[in-house]
Amino acid sequence: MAETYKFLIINPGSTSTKISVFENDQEQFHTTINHSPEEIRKYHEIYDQFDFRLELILDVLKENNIALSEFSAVIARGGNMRPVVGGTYEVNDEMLKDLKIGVMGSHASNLGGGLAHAIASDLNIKSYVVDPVIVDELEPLARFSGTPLISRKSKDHPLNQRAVGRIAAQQANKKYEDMNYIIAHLGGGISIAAHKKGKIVDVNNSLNGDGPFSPERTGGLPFGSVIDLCYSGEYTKDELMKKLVGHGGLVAYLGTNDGRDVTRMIEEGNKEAETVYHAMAYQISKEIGAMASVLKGQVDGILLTGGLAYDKRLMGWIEEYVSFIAPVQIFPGEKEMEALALGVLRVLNGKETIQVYPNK
Ligand SMILES: Nc1ncnc2c1ncn2[C@@H]1O[C@H](COP(=O)(O)OP(=O)(O)OP(=O)(O)O)[C@@H](O)[C@H]1O
Ligand SMILES: CCCC(=O)O
Repeated sequence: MAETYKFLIINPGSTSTKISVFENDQEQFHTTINHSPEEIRKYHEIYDQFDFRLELILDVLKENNIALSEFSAVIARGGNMRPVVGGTYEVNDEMLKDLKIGVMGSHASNLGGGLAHAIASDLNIKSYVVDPVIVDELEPLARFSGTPLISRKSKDHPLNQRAVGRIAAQQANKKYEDMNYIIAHLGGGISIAAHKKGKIVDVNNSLNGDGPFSPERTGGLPFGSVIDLCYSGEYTKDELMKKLVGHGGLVAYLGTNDGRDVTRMIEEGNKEAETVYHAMAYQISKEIGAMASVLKGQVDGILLTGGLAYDKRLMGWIEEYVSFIAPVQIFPGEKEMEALALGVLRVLNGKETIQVYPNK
C-alpha cells in the first residue's frame, strides 16, 4: 500500500500568507491570513517580516489543534533565488542564503524557503520548494532584449501555470509534456508564457516591466519616456519603482487593484473604467498572440487562470481577440497549494527526480 504523507504548505504573498495541510493530494485544512498595507509597511526589507510570518503560521496551527509532529515535510512557494529549471527542490543552505539576500530581487515568496526550513529543521523533517517564481527555461532567442547590457529574465507564475497545464492535459487524456499551451496567469501581476512540450520557453517578466499592464503594474513602457521620468527630479528611485510596480496599471488609472471594483464601476456606467479594463484585455491578447508566434502556431490550447479569470467580461473580450488561435479554456483562481503538494508527492512516489539547488 502507498505511504501516506502529511504536508504543511506555506505560500507567502505580498498581501497574504496562505497555509494548507495536505494528506497526500487531499487538502484537509486551508486558511488565508490577509496583511493590511499598514501591517506590511512597518517592515523595510522582505526578510524583516520573517518572525512575524513564522509566528502567525505557528499560531494558526495551534489554534486549529494541528500537531506539528504529524507532518512528514514542509513545502513552500519558492522565491527569487538564482534561476533554475522547473521541478521540486529540497531547501538547502545555499538556497536559504540566496533567498535571504534576494539575489534576483525582492518578492514576498523569498520568505517561503526560509519559513519552511525553520519549521522543518525543528521537527527533523525535510523542507521543499516547487517551481519557484524564478524558474528559467527560456530558449536562447527569448533572452535577447536588443542590447547586450540587458538580458531578458524569466520571473513569473510557473507553479500555477504548470498546475493548470497539467489539469488541461489530463482533461484531454494527454500528458502535459506532450502539449503546446499558451498559459496566462491573470493576478495582481500578469504573466503569459509559451509552454512547449512541458518547458516554459518564453514568458513576459511579470515583476519588472514586461508584457501587459496588470491590476498593480505598468507592464512594458516606452523607454524614452521612462528615462525622462527618472531624470525629471520629481521622484526618488523608490518612488518611481512603486509607481510602476504596485501603483501602476488599474491602480494608477482607476484607483483600485480589484477586478470586482472595476466591474462595479462599469455596471454603474463608468465609461473610463470600461475603456481601461478593455485596454488591459487588449494588451493581454497581444501578448498571447506573441506567444502563438513563439510556438509557430502549433498551439493546443490557450489557458486563462488567476483571480481575474473569474471575470466573465474580461474573459469574453480576450476570447474575442484570441480564439482564432486555439481553443480557450478558463481556470479561475490559482492551484498553487495543490501544485506544491503534488510536486513533492511526485518526488516521494518516485515519479520525478528531485532537483538540487547548486552551489555557486
Ligand atoms: N470574482 C472576481 N472578479 C474579478 N476579479 C477578481 C475576482 N476575484 C479576484 N479577482 C481579481 O484577481 C486579482 C488577484 O488575483 P490572484 O489572487 O490570482 O493574484 P495574487 O495572488 O494577489 O497576485 P499574483 O497572482 O500576481 O501573485 C485581483 O485583481 C482581484 O481583484
Ligand atoms: C515574481 C513573479 C510573480 C509576480 O508577478 O508576482
